[in-house]
Amino acid sequence: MITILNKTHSLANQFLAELRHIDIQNDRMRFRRNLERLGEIFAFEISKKMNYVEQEVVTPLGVATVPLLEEQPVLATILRAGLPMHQGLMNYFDKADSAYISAFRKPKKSNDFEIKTEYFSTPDMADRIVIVSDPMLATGQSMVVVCKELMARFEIKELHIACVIASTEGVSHVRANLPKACLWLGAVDEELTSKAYIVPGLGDAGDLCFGEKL
Ligand SMILES: O=c1cc[nH]c(=O)[nH]1
Repeated sequence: MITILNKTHSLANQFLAELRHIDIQNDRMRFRRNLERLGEIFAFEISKKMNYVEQEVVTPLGVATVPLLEEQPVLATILRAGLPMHQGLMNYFDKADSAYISAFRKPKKSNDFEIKTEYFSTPDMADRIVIVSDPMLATGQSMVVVCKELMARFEIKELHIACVIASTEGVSHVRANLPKACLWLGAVDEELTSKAYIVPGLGDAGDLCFGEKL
């Protein structure tokens, strides 16, 4: 299953436009907040596909029956660019557990790179619904490596992947390697540069959030 937010007219398009806009994206606080707002929208959209149980809530005037989430998801994110989206997901799934994973591109001798993971801080994810967020799905390699490592450690019940901008190549790679995952995307762009940046994309999401790293 794949859902793409910009296929529908909604405020998500305003937040996406500001993230991309060369004159707006350097306002670091707004950039992070727009990623957070999209994380909130993804949380709301994903919540519509989850299971609910009817519960009674006592009000000052009576008893209301309300459907409430049957179970809390685990919110996993890839450091460091995933943090603002993760905050947005946590704002809505406010009782969820969190997981943090570090992944980076290690250059190879050829003009290529391989994905290395280092840090895994996770709860027990066995039989849990897991939502993995990362703003940019470029080649899709980091996402696939991270999800496969999580799936090797835990029997995950349901896997959701949320990304603000994906490339068509990234989407194909994820669909080929994680065929059961539900994909939640803000927009899908056609092109990737030789250094695996998405075009038109928005640039380097981690740097725009937190500044250039060495
Ligand atoms: O375009 C891209 C691709 C990967 N990561 C980014 O931050 N931007």
